[in-house]
Order: sequence, then structure tokens, then C-alpha cells
Amino acid sequence: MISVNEATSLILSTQLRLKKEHVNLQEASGRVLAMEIFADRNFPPFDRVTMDGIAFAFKAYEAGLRTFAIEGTQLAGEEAKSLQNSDAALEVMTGAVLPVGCDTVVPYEDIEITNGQAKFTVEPIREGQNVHKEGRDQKKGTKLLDTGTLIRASEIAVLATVGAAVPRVFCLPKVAVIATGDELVAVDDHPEPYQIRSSNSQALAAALQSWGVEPEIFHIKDDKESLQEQLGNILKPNDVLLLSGGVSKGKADYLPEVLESLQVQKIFHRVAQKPGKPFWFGRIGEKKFVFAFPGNPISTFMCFHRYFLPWLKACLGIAPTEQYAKLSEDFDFASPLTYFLQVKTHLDKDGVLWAQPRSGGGSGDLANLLYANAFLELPPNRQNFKKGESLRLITYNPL
Ligand SMILES: Nc1nc2c(c(=O)[nH]1)N[C@H]1C(S)=C(S)[C@@H](COP(=O)(O)OP(=O)(O)OC[C@H]3O[C@@H](n4cnc5c(N)ncnc54)[C@H](O)[C@@H]3O)O[C@H]1N2
Ligand code: MOO
Ligand SMILES: [Mg+2]
Repeated sequence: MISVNEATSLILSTQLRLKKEHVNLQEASGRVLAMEIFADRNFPPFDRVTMDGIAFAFKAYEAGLRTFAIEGTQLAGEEAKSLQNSDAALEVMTGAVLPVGCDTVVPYEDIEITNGQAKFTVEPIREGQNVHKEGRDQKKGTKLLDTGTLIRASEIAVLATVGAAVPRVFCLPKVAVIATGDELVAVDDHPEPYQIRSSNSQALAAALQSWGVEPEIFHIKDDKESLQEQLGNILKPNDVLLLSGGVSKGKADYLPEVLESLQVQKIFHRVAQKPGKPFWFGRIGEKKFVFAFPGNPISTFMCFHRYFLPWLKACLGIAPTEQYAKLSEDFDFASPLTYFLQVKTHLDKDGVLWAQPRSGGGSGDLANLLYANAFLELPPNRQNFKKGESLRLITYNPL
């Protein structure tokens, strides 16, 4: 049996090479950028007026002028006008180009206009005030976004402003989610007393959808021939198979041998962890990857978030990140296994992230996912974990 760290490195040492495609900006949210993005112009691209008011030359004010004749108006979206008389002013609107010959803007609130003459009511005035200078924020040619950036609303704003109407993004892998087990029935079925509805496949599909992956969902019975035939078919069009159930030591746990008979090379079987010990991972070259998660719902859920998601992110070029939280109370667990403790996190007023144990009823207690929002990774071969100890956190429902 290998350790959690060994399993992590073995998984992350493999990679599915994803193709790239162009998508419309409106469909790019949630996708991962497969190109670098540079500022196509200065940010802002012109000296931009930031207050509705009047613009004038500060020199005139410095020379003692306090009343300015208004020559006209500069609206947003108009080409820059020029101040004709250096002792005069132009009315200007927020978002307009600063007129040629002007360098300072005073808002309407600080002036009185009578008979076409603007008089200051508030002083002093600073040279250049209320002007957002061209190139102040970003210079043309500066790299703004890197390949491997997850596109969210903030990135969409930048992509839009540089005119990236059809950004290039990584294609998403074709993923099949497969529930195995004779006891499973569909969500809309009425289970017999000895049956259960398949929740794992639905949970995995939903978690994948939040990454834009639209998986195909299957259910296969615990029957060697059916598994062999159907998995053989499912492997053909898909890049990744996420299986749940059938990987432990039971008489109907056929998956490891069936997968190997389908030429899926086993990379490891069993990890020194709780839950999720019987986790099986294999691949066919660099083309197809099989994550066979232990069937208990918490095991499947934990393994997906702890192993599969970081692997998917790595395939998409997203830089790895680790999050930590402090244990909010003493916790005892004596085992040679890494323990993924279910926790509920909260951020206190000092900005400290605390994790409160919500152990629940073990790896079959799927409703406990509602009372926790993360797993805290307790390293193996230790017994006492003290309040305040900082440990790695795997969050499935962010705060
Ligand atoms: N002798 C041993 N028995 C077991 C061991 C062991 O090491 N030695 N490991 C235990 C651990 S840990 C786990 S986890 C489970 C894993 O079992 P399998 O991967 O073989 O999964 P199944 O036997 O098919 O199912 C286990 C459990 O999960 C439920 N399940 C399965 N699929 C779904 C689904 N799609 N939705 C909801 N629930 C599902 C299934 O009904 C079972 O109750 O093995 C232990 N046994
Ligand atoms: O550890 Mo198993 O993953 O359900 O209990
Ligand atoms: Mg089993």
C-alpha cells in the first residue's frame, strides 16, 4: 500500500494532453485560457475625465484666474476637442477624452455657472485633478493574463477590453462517470429495501459540471462480462473514466481485474488513507486515465477532490495551490493511515481559517457532506492533533 503523498505524485506525474479551441467570450467563463493576453493599448487609452464638470489649463488658475468662460462641451465618445482660449474652459463628462489644452478638471459640485461663466466655489485645486492619465494602469504590450488562467468575471472584463472576442481555451476532457453495483437503482426509481439510489455518479457529475465538463453517466452491474464489455465500449470515446465501487476485497469487486484485462495499466491499488483505502488508479499510455474510487460515498467524494481535481487542473495548466486551516479543537486519531477528517470551516475576525471536526458516521454517511464543507488532512502515524495546528485543507464547498 502506498502513502497519500506517493499516490499524489504518481497521479500528478501523468498528464492528459488537452487540445485547444476558440470559444466566444460569452461562453468562456469557467474555461481555462490557452494563450497569453497582452494589453493591446494603454490602460486607459487616453487621458480620461473622471468627473462631470469643467476642464481647463491649470496655468490659468495658477496665474490667479477664478472665473472661466465656457467654450463648449466634450461628451464621452467624442473625438478630443481643443481649448481655443487658454483662459477658458470646456464642460466635460466622465469618460470623455480630456480636451487638448486642458490638464485639470473641477466637478460641477465645486463651481457655479452663470451666463456661461464658471466660478470656483471650492479651493484649492490641484494640477491634474480628476484626470485618469493615459497608460497610468497598464502600458500597451504588458502581459495581463497567462496560459492556464481560469476565466472568471474579472478575466472576462480584461479579455473584453483588449478585444479578445474568441479567446483560445483548453478543450475539456471527455469524461465518463460510471457507478458499479447490483444494489444501485436510478434516482427516479423506487428502491427495494435492499437497494439504494446511485448518488455517487450524480455527485461526481455535478462536481465536474462546475468545471465545465459534461460527463456521460453510466451504471454497470457487478457482473464480470458486463463490466468487461461495457467498460471496453466506454473507454473508446472517453479520455477519463471515473468509477465508483467494486474495487475492494468483496466477491463482486471485479474492477481491478477487469480493468487490467482491458489493457488499463494499474499504477496503484490501495492508498494508506481513511476513507478511500481501496482507491485504484491506472492508465492506457498517455491517452486514457481511470480513477476507480472506492464506492462509499464519502470515499468517492474525497478522492475526487483530493486526487482527481488537482490532476485535472494540472492538465489544464493551472498552477497548483494548497490551502491550510487550523484545527478548532483537539482531535485524536491513532492510525498508520492519513485521515481525511470532515470539517466545517469558518473565517474569524482576525482572518484565521478554522476547521471544526464534523466526523459524521463514517464513509457511508453521505448526508454528513452537508454538515461539513471540507476535509482536513491529518498525517499518518500520529495520535494527538492539537487545537490551533495548521493542516492541509481540501475544500469542496467554499465559504
Ligand atoms: N474485507 C474488506 N472489506 C472492505 C475493505 C477492505 O479493505 N477489506 N474496504 C472497505 C472500504 S474502506 C471501502 S471504501 C469499501 C469500498 O468498496 P468498493 O469500492 O468495493 O465499493 P462497493 O463494495 O461497490 O460499495 C461500497 C459501499 O458504497 C456504496 N455505493 C457504491 N456505489 C455507490 C453509488 N454509486 N452511490 C451510492 N452508494 C454507492 C455501496 O452500496 C456500498 O454500501 O469497501 C470496504 N470493505
Ligand atoms: O475507507 Mo472506506 O473508504 O469507505 O471506509
Ligand atoms: Mg466492494
